[in-house]
Amino acid sequence: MANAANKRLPLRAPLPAKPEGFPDRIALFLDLDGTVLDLAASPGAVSIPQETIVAIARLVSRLGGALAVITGRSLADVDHILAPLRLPAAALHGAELRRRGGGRVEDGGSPPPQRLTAALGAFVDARPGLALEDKGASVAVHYRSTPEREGEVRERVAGLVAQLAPAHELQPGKMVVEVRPRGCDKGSALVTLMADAPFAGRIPFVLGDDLTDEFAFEAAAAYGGAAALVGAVSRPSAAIYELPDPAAVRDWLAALADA
Ligand SMILES: O=P(O)(O)OC[C@H]1O[C@H](O[C@H]2O[C@H](CO)[C@@H](O)[C@H](O)[C@H]2O)[C@H](O)[C@@H](O)[C@@H]1O
Repeated sequence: MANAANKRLPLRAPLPAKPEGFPDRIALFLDLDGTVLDLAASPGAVSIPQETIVAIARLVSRLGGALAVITGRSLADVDHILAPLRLPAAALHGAELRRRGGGRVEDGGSPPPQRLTAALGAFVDARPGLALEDKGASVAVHYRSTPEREGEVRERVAGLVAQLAPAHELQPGKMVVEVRPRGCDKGSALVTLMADAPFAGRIPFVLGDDLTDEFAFEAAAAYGGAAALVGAVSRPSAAIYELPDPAAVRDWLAALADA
């Protein structure tokens, strides 16, 4: 009989120190916030240890370039956070894409209508503690400093999107409700990246922590790949592995870089 703890926290295996096929047959896809980065009070308050930058750079080399970021952040944010690295990346849930490090950027989604952004701005301005993050093709309402507003935020953003932005859809995340171009998700982003060198023909391995990452977890599984869910998460997930927190992710990356 399954015990209560098992029902609360689905069993996933600890992430192996070295995925089978590393480094020649693996492509590594990394989420940022809550995975490589500790969560912080606001989007601009995150930081990454220099040794993690060094480990990622070494992994890029060992993987023949087959390491990409898949994130809800903008590409400008990704490059700022990971400087001086310029990695392949699917940013804004895939609405901004860079297939090769330092290569051309492809835009896959239009910004939401200005009247939506304006309406969200007015909503946020009237409620201390909320914050609007305008990322271009995607916009987010953060409620980390006023978690009691979660229901109100979700309801209002959903209503405004339904009314004003038919080409966009909701993406809930950690203390945030995002609006992203319809059809742009981390699963389709992974598929797009996997179509080209240096990813094509490799087995995707994804690390992520949030609901948005489930799209990438499922896409990776369809290629025979795998995923690791970061954090003590009690919801069902397509990830078969787990790691306790971003610090463990950073340790794992450092060890893998030298494996
Ligand atoms: O896909 P990710 O790389 O995980 O990015 C998801 C969102 O991350 C950021 O918001 C989250 O992290 C913030 C800093 O730790 C935190 O304050 C916020 O509560 C989290 O939701 C980012 O601001 C968003 O644009 C990303 O979509």
